[in-house]
Amino acid sequence: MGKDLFASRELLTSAQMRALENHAMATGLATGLALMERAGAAVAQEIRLRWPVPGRVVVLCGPGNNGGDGYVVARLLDEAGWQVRVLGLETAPGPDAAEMKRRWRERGGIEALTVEGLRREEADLTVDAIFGTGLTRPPEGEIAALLRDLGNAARDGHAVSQPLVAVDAPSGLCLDSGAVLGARRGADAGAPHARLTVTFDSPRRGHVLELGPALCGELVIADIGLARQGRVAPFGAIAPPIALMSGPRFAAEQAFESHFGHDELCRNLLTKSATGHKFSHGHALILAGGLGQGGAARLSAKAALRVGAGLVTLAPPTEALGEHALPPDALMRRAVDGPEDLLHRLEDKRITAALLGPGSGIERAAALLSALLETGRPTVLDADALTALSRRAEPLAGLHPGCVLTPHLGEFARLFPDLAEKLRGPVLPASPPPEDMAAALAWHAALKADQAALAAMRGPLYSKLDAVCEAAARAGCTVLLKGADTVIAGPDGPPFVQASSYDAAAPWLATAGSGDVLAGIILGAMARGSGPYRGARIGAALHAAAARSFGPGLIADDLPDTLPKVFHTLAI
Ligand SMILES: NC(=O)C1=CN([C@@H]2O[C@H](COP(=O)(O)OP(=O)(O)OC[C@H]3O[C@@H](n4cnc5c(N)ncnc54)[C@H](OP(=O)(O)O)[C@@H]3O)[C@@H](O)[C@H]2O)[C@@H](O)CC1
Ligand SMILES: [K+]
Repeated sequence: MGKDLFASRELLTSAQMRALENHAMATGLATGLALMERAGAAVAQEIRLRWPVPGRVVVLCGPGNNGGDGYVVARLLDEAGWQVRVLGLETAPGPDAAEMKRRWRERGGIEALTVEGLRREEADLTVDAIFGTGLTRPPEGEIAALLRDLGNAARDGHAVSQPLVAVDAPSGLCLDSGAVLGARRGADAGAPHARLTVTFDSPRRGHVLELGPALCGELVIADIGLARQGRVAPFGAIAPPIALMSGPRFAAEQAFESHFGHDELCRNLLTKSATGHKFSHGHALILAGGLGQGGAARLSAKAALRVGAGLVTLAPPTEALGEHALPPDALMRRAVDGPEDLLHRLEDKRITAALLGPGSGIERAAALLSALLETGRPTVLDADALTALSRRAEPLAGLHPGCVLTPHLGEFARLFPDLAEKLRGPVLPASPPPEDMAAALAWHAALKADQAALAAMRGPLYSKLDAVCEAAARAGCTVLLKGADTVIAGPDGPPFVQASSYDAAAPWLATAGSGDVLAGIILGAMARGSGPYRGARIGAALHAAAARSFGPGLIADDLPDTLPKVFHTLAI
């Protein structure tokens, strides 16, 4: 963690990756053949690091350059003393892969790429070099059967039980979205689960979103010598813009900062001016709810205090003031009973940010929303405030660039139903068919109807990142979509993924009150002047880091109290 908490790196689309490779070749930086050799060598090296004793490996080579990498892996492992079988296709690949195939043929044969071939002999390791970034449609026929076989093997120990190493990606994974091409959205049937995935130069969106982390296993990002200087140029008109990502496993590998530096963020978070007073560090206002709803707002408040807001005021309706008198004692309490009262309170310009939603109750949130937005104050809208927003005739009316929306997927779907629908993609029937006759008939009918949807499911698929970018553009403010793959987009910075899905602590964040703490951290950072986009990124990073630092057994109450420990590791 430490100094790398806020380091980020590029997160590319497949098209951007191709543009980068083409640019490197066009400018004479490297030939395609050299890049392929480096890619294959990187995979072979990672294999040899993890399995130092040569064993039996079966390398599955597809029709394109991913297959070309596979032939390199086969040759290099053969040279290193491994017993190598290669399963490949008759089809003629492009010139680079053809050359690698020819070089392999000088050492060994190529059997047909079939399920039967895969099962013929036992191996200690399988290398999946069938499809990489060139996959644009769901695999069919024998290859689809083979991928299903590998997928099943990883799940229930049948068929093939050896560990699998994926070249660039587990075949079938859409590298633009993290979905499996041709499967029901969110379902991983039909794609192999790798123990290790070695990708090249930069992670792609599909490596960190949705099913990517579960299918990739350990993700290694190997440098194959693509130019880093001025690399934005070759992307030219390719939309969308470059995204950034961070996560415990990747930040340290190659910090790439384009918008703000790690040190700058840390300094702002950790230091307080010696000559300042509490108001110099901002005053955060939390619009708490009525009786019986106190806990959520107090969790947010504690987080806002821990992140360094000079003052945090909890503002429930008068009737609930007594209940909100519970700790933390560092809090101020002031009743806010309705919109007029709120407008009056916000005449105090020292209040630098506000939060509405956690435990506020939907009705109260609805009553206060317009007044709060009208003031233009930096504002975090979470939980009940998001539901209240979505129930308005014009849900996004009045939102301004100083706002941060922090929905989970359900709240996101209520606010942006069409984007959520696009994200779900075609809905396919679950498999296998039910045993009951009537249900089985219905299942088959549904499958037939869904053939068109299946055919339409071609990559690049619409991703969470696309959805959040569209949502932020539409709302005119920062949107943070919560998940193990938290996505942030907004007017003030590049789209961003907090890839906690590779972090064993991430599932512990799926606990009651965790979102209230996240909203509180963002509020605290914004009260201190971070701005909405930075506030959201600081919040996502600290939230994940606190969970990681605390470890298993975490409950939401622990998160704010773990922040000082996280700050210790950030000392600059
Ligand atoms: N470029 C470089 O410099 C470097 C690239 N590198 C490596 O190259 C990989 C990308 O290579 P790639 O573009 O050839 O794509 P790849 O993933 O091998 O598959 C494309 C082939 O599959 C076919 N195909 C697609 N879908 C299909 C389906 N459903 N069912 C059947 N076929 C299907 C498609 O055919 P088509 O769509 O034209 O019919 C095409 O023949 C990348 O992941 C990395 O590993 C590294 O060596 C570093 C240097
Ligand atoms: K692959």
